[in-house]
Amino acid sequence: MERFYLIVGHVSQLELLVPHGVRLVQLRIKDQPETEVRRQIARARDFCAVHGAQLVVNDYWQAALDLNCGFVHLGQEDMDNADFAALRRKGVRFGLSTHDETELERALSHGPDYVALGPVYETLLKQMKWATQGLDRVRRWKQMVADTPLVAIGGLTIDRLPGVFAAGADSAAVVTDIQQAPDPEAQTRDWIKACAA
Ligand SMILES: Cc1ncc(COP(=O)(O)OP(=O)(O)O)c(N)n1
Ligand SMILES: Cc1nc(C(=O)O)sc1CCOP(=O)(O)O
Ligand SMILES: [Mg+2]
Repeated sequence: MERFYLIVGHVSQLELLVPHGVRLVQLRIKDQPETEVRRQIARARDFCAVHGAQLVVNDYWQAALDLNCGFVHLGQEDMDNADFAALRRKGVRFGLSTHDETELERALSHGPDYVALGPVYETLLKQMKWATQGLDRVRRWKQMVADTPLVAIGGLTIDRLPGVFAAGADSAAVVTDIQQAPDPEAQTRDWIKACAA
């Protein structure tokens, strides 16, 4: 699995950052009408195809199916009404969020293409009911998921990457440390270098 996993909130950010060498990018749109969501997903799909990046559509699994996207990310609530059989029929891969062992058991029962664990560190992006997981929990998750790739998410920065990978994460997902950087394009390049090290 790609070690660097970029998450963006708008297709324009994806178009700005993917050309710097991003190979795995999630489009995580919130609070937009469905027509706008679908417009952005279609644009992101085409842009990623040209640039050799894998697009992951967050939440909108039906739109991903309709628009022939190959990968979705679902949280525990998203999973409640997701049609996993339809995703499988169309060969759409999926990653699933987990925050505790009950959620992990549920996620693994679906045979996901990756499991995400968060928030590893405190995140500024959204209110979370979960305490920070810490690196011991990343280690434990890696033992439990075995061959399923593990994505670490939440409060990640370049300085934190060596610890996260050493603890067993296969991939590091990030929003704020790139979005809020003075130069997001340079920060993306630095993340790519740090993830390759
Ligand atoms: C890689 C990755 N991990 C976790 C999440 C969070 O998904 P979810 O819990 O559904 O929350 P929202 O992102 O939808 O607010 C994610 N998007 N990506
Ligand atoms: C979207 C999301 N989901 C999380 C989870 O734990 O499931 S943490 C998170 C936010 C990640 O953003 P940042 O890199 O800005 O902390
Ligand atoms: Mg979600």
